[in-house]
This record gives sequence, structure tokens and C-alpha cells, in this order.
Amino acid sequence: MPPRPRRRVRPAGPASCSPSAGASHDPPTGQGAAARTSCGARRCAAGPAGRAHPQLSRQLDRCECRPCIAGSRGRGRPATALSDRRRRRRADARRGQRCLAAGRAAYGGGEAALGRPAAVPVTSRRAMSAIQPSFLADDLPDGFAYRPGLISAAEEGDLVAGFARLDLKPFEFQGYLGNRRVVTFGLRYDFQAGALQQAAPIPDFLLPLRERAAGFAGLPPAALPHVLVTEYAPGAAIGWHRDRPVFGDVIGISFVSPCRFRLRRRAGARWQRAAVLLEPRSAYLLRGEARTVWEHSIPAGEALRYSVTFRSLKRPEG
Ligand SMILES: O=C(O)CCC(=O)C(=O)O
Ligand SMILES: [Fe+2]
Repeated sequence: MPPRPRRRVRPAGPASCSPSAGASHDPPTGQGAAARTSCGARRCAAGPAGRAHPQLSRQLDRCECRPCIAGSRGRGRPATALSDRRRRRRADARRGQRCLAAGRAAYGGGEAALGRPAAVPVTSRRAMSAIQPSFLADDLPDGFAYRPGLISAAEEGDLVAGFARLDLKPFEFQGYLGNRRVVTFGLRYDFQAGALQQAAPIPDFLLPLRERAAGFAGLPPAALPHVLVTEYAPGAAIGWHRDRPVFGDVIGISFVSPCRFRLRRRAGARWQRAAVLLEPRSAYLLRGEARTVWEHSIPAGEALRYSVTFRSLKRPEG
């Protein structure tokens, strides 16, 4: 195997931030200590001295620092450094067969466990503390809704087999690659153009899921013209963000293994925080304040997880 290309060195200047940042934002090993910044991410130790995350912008709705967007936990690679793409593709087909069983086993495994939507057995204390929900009902952000068991275990199996056939690509933002892989259908947000563009039509196998998601959100299926399928391999994360303002409601459905879904919003000089366990086959809705005020993120998990995210379009102000 050819030697792995070196990580791209961050260019100087305010438009960049070294691959560091955040709870999903830790600096790469050897880059020194990182201090907290106003965005709750970390100061880039290797970046311009003392500067907070340079691309954090309230207008932009999230920190635009490349590794933050990529959720790469400091391990993001430049697109040009992708050396194992072909190998990963070949592994996909095999993984599609294995992942459901393996993912289920990682959190307590077996078809019997799958029949129980609420309780999520986990195999280790560490895994338990990583995903334990931490809010009381009162702490839920307004506009956040959660439904366990939106789909059956059999439906989940069929959908996961479908994901294995999709052309998932590492999430890319300004040349940096995240550890999660994605594919978008219907409408897609083009980060460079800053606008929605037409993507491939939503595949037939996802349409019944869209109906279910729409029913959960009280919307007609056609009101969800965008769908994003995301694969989180063990260790993959998504950093703190709000979804793009061009979108309206966000409905996320989880597959294979659970994750901890974290929420935070500014409360003076501090962050108010909440977290919820997203079980496989469950759905959540982000609407109102949960969508427009609170940020969300998912820390790296120990087992493979897929999510399907449906989004409506923001209604024109009237
Ligand atoms: O995987 C999930 O459920 C969340 C994904 C997400 O927040 C996003 O793609 O904006
Ligand atoms: Fe999101």
C-alpha cells in the first residue's frame, strides 16, 4: 500500500482553522492544548494566537471551521488525501450484510432485544454512560419530539440492506472530509453555491419511510423534498450545528445502534444543555426553538449507526 499522504497543513489567515475544534472538535494529537472559546468549541492551539473559532458566525448558523462542519474530531482529511475509498466501497456490500447483526449485537444484540423499542440493553458500563439520556421531560427543548419504534425490525433490516447499495461518500466541506458518509436525494444543499440544487430522485425504497416520517411530523410526504442518508462508522461524529436555514422541519430516523443526541443553547455566558438517547427505529423532530435556537450534535459512538434525515423547506416569511 502506498504511504498515506500527509495531512494538509492549515493555510494561514482568518478563513481557516486548523483541524481541531469542539467536543467533536479536539485538536489532533501533538497540536497542544486547546482552550474553550465562545462557541463552546476549542481554541485552535495551532491557529492564530488566541483567536477563537474564526468562522463561527451567528448569521451562518454554525461554526464554518472546516473540521467542525465535517464533525471530524480533528481527524478530518483533505479530499485529495483519500486513499482508501476504493477499498471501502468493496467492503460496503459485505458490511451491508453484516452491519445490522453486528450493530445490534454491540448494544445488546439479538432479535429479542429488537422487539423492545424503549429499553436499550447495552453491553458495557462505558457504552451505557455514553448513551444514557440525561434530560427530564421538562428539559426538552420546545419543538423537539421523539417517537420510539417508528418502524419495525423487519422494515429496519430492509432499509439497512438498501443503504448498503447506496453510493455513500465521505461528508465533504471545503476540501475536508468527515468520518461519516452521506448521500442526498431530492434537493441538496450546495455549500459552495449556498443554495439548494436538484439531486437524484428519492429512491423508491425510501418513499414508505418518508410517508412514515411525514405522518410523525403531521406533514404531507411531498412537504419533505430532501433526504439525507448518513452512515456513522464506529468513531464517527457530527459536531455542534444548526441545520441550514433554507430548511424547515427536520425529522431524523435512527438505524442499527443507538446514539446520544445532544442539544445546547446559549443561556447568558453559559450553555443550557440536554441530551436524549436515540434508539434504533426511532424518530425525532426538530421544529420551532429546537430547530432554530438550539444546536445539536452526536458524539462518536462505538457501533455503526445509520440515520435518514428528511427536511421540509422553510416557508417564505409572510
Ligand atoms: O444523524 C442524525 O440523526 C443527525 C444528523 C444531523 O444532525 C445532520 O445531518 O444535520
Ligand atoms: Fe443536524
